[in-house]
Amino acid sequence: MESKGAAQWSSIIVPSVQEMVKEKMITTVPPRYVRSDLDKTEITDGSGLNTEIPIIDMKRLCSSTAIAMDSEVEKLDFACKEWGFFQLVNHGIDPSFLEKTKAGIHGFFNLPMEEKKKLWQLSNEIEGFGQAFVISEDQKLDWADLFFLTVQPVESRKPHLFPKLPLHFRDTLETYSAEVQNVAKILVARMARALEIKPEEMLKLFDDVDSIQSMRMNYYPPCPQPDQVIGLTPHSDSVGLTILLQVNDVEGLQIKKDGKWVPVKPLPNAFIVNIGDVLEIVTNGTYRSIEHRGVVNSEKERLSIATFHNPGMYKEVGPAKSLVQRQKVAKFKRLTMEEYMDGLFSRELDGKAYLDALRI
Ligand SMILES: O=C(O)CCC(=O)C(=O)O
Ligand SMILES: [Fe+2]
Repeated sequence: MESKGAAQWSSIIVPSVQEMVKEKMITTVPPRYVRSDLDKTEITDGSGLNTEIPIIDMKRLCSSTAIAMDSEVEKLDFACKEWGFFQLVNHGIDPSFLEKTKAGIHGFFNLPMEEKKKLWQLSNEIEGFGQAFVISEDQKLDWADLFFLTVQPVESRKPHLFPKLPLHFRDTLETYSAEVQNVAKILVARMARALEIKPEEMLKLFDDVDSIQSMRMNYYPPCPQPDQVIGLTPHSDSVGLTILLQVNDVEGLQIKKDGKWVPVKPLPNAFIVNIGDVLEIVTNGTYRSIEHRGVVNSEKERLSIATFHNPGMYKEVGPAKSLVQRQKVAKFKRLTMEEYMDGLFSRELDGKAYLDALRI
């Protein structure tokens, strides 16, 4: 990561929304957060449309019986093609450990401000407490704070961040990182099986010593005018695979399905998994990275943790060659992850615009 490009990945430092809400009795939203540009409508259960994202059973994906495994792989394949999102159940991670992780994240955002300031983003970095993709002073802002950090490979951890986390929380994140990485590797291997991509082509990207795992913890404070703001701007994840955990029981994630915003209703202890832009590229557009957003609540705070899985910084990313041979046409350009990231962080977050720019 120590390249010329890496130094340029940054986001303008913005105020903490959590602090703003805590300190002042805010009754109206400051203009910089008002999003009259966004479509706030969402579809509801009575719409007649299918609003439930598919549910995938990890135990069946790992079954020693080929019939059980393949029928679940088929469901996974359908979910990735049609929805780009699914809920993962029976993932094998101990529910009491997940509760500990959630409590740790909650406590972390509630640390005293003087402690949090030590972990704040620097002006030339994207890691730490702060925001992402803020590239101009007059850009509208999300009603949220985040904490972003690279966890794997170990050498890419920032010396001023990971070692400075509260010890018990660091240990929890270390275990969470390993458990989630293992889930990601299995999912990617099953996707390769479904698409008949040579396993080594996928493993080289997501199960190698240089594969990157990062975490984005999101804190959405309550908002007096929730309809005026957005917690998280509509975006597709610019990564390979995202494994999302809802940290408390407040809903707010919505995904774009057939042009409409559909609320996701997380099952207890399930992960919400989604295909990112890098996997859309690798699968030559067969699997789709779907736009999603976060809305906020007038009374309750909302928290989530997204764990992102990406190929190593110097790996070349492009449509899998074994797939292109069969499909006869490559739909995306090939580029290194570093080139990809340079392009990503020089833009505002804008739906799937960056992925579109990489289309051939
Ligand atoms: O808060 C959520 O549920 C969604 C988070 C998300 O989409 C992200 O961090 O990329
Ligand atoms: Fe996301």
